[in-house]
Amino acid sequence: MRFLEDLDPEQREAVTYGEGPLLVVAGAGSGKTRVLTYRIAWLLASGRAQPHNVLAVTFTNKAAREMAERVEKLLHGPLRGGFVGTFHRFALTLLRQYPEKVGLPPRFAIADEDEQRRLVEQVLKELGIPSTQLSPRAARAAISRWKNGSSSAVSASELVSAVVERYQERLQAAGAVDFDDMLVLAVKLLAEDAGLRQILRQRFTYLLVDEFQDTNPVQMELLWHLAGPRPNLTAVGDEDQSIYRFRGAELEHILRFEHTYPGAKVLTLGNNYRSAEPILKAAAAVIAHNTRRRPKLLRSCSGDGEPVRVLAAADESDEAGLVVADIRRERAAGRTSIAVLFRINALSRPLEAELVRWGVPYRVVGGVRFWDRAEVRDALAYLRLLANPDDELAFLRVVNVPARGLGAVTLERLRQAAQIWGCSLCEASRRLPETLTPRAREALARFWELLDSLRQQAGGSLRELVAALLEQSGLAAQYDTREEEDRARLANLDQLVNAAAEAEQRGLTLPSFLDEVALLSEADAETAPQSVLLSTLHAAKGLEFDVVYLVGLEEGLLPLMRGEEPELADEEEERRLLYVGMTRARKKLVLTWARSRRLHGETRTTRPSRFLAELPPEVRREGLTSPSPLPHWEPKPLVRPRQEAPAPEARNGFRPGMKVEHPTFGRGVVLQVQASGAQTRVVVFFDRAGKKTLLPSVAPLKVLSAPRG
Ligand SMILES: Nc1ncnc2c1ncn2[C@@H]1O[C@H](COP(=O)(O)OP(=O)(O)OP(=O)(O)O)[C@@H](O)[C@H]1O
Ligand SMILES: [Mg+2]
Repeated sequence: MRFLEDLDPEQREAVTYGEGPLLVVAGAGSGKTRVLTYRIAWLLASGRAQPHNVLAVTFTNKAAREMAERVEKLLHGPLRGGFVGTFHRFALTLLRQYPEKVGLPPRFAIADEDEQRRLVEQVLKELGIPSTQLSPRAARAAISRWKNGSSSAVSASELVSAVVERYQERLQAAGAVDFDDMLVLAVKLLAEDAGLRQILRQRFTYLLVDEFQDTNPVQMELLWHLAGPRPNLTAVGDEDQSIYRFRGAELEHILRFEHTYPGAKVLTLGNNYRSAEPILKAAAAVIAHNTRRRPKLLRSCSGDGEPVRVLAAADESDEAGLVVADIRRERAAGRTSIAVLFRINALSRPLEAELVRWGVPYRVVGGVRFWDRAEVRDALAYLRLLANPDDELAFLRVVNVPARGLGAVTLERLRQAAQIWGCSLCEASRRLPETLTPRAREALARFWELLDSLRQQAGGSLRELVAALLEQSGLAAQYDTREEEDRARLANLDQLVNAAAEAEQRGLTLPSFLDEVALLSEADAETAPQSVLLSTLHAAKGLEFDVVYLVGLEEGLLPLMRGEEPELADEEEERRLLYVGMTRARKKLVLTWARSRRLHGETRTTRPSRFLAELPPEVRREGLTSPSPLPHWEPKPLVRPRQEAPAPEARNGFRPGMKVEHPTFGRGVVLQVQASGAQTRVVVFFDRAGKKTLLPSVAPLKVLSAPRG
């Protein structure tokens, strides 16, 4: 097994460890994920396991794909039959096999974020709970905590219990599960069915879990049922990187591993292969302030590198300017593996505006993803109805998209009919109750006819089915090719056809394609190499980049405060988030903060994060010494934003690159000036509101500054 030579002695010991529970706790970048990958390869190559004996759990689908690919490379062959995926994917696979055992309909639906939100709002309304008492957001969080069995939620208030109960009833009536249910029901399935447990234990003789520090109690229970008390379970993790407490992750699972699995072997890895020495030293100095951890030392194996820098900016747009100017220098020098990380999504706006302004390609993780866009969700809801005509949530989403005059009154009458007939809402709508207006009955009849006729085509190609759907449903025709925003929507629908074609090539059917889409998690980055990645700290876990910028290092943002001062446990979690962010960097790390920041429509004077004071003295501190912004180097745009054909010069006084201000949307940058007849339209990217197309003759736009040069 030549591949064992790619490992250091500590890693090799972990990879070739024999039977029984094994925990590898080690710092960031020490090769934990590599150990897991090589261990799978070693188990297979040494004949200890067949592919179908392996169950490996990772945090994202992307990580799973990478792991499977690497194992196949090491073994020079395909890994057929083994399971490498997320906890959710595993749970869903089980539920799809045995839905009836947990009381689910054969083709149960998966409620997406949007549908969960709508359900919660409906439940709060039904129970007459005003949002001042329990906001929809808080209710959803409470439901999730309750389902995930986190200890803090066990004593949920009566109010929350009532909401949870009603929400669950509604979900069940709609024949759907939400994301949390997948795990909870899989646990229920295994807990109640000893025979199935037996079968699975005989099949999966080796279990491997990455990012073990972020397992929640439900996932621990799933492992327990799958593996029994003395399993061949290999868990790798780092308690310093536990950052999902809000989803029920418990540090105890890693800190008490030997307790849960008596006789477990605990190994550690001491070399860091990712980060240059100054980065590692700075990260270690910060995390040393946490108390709930096993102290560890990491030796850097990647040489000296540049010193870590802290930059102070005047405000958020100055900060974005500094960061993007530096990014452009790095890209000019040939570095393309670059990420900008932040605590909350709202911080990405000014950065996006600045990247757009200079024509730097970027992608956003954890923002509005392709699969969450409304037009894509609409098309998917149609597909779900094709796969399962009783998918009530999908029905409610698209019965009136495009508009067919089927409004709230029709739906209310359908609900009544369903109740009288004792059937599902979808079924009632197919029976066309007499209580509806003739127009509504006609529209509903045509709706189901359309689905029937599409279903006839469902046997054939997935790609053609999606294309036919977009055409015949009128989904595509809703959009006007002359409108910028509509063109983007149409492009997304085209993308969906491409995705279907690609899925078809991989042998997926309509139901498995829909499952796949439902499982894509927010942490799964859309891949576009060479572009700058903008991501929350949470979604950056496990990844690495040559250059990393951490922005918004201010009190209130990191540590994040919602209202009152955080208690100590939260401060430690926030420090771990910073540690995760810092340790993503291979060669260069820059931390920034702004003296004032406009956020959620309010401008505030800020203080630097308390964590900055924990950095070692050799970290370089630069930037403002006086409150007034110093002029800084500002490059000329290399790539000018896209322009319409005839003239780049001023039209109505507007030019691409200009900074403008709008009374409602705030500040922004002109991307494009379009002239059609006497009308001039200006496309502006606003810091807060995103991209808008405006008519300057109607919308008052104030010019703040023109681009230099
Ligand atoms: N023995 C080794 N020789 C050379 N490179 C290595 C070795 N071990 C790991 N690496 C490299 O170091 C980097 C970090 O490894 P890996 O991602 O497995 O670390 P990790 O412990 O999982 O990190 P994290 O805690 O961030 O998840 C990767 O680029 C990996 O390929
Ligand atoms: Mg890892």
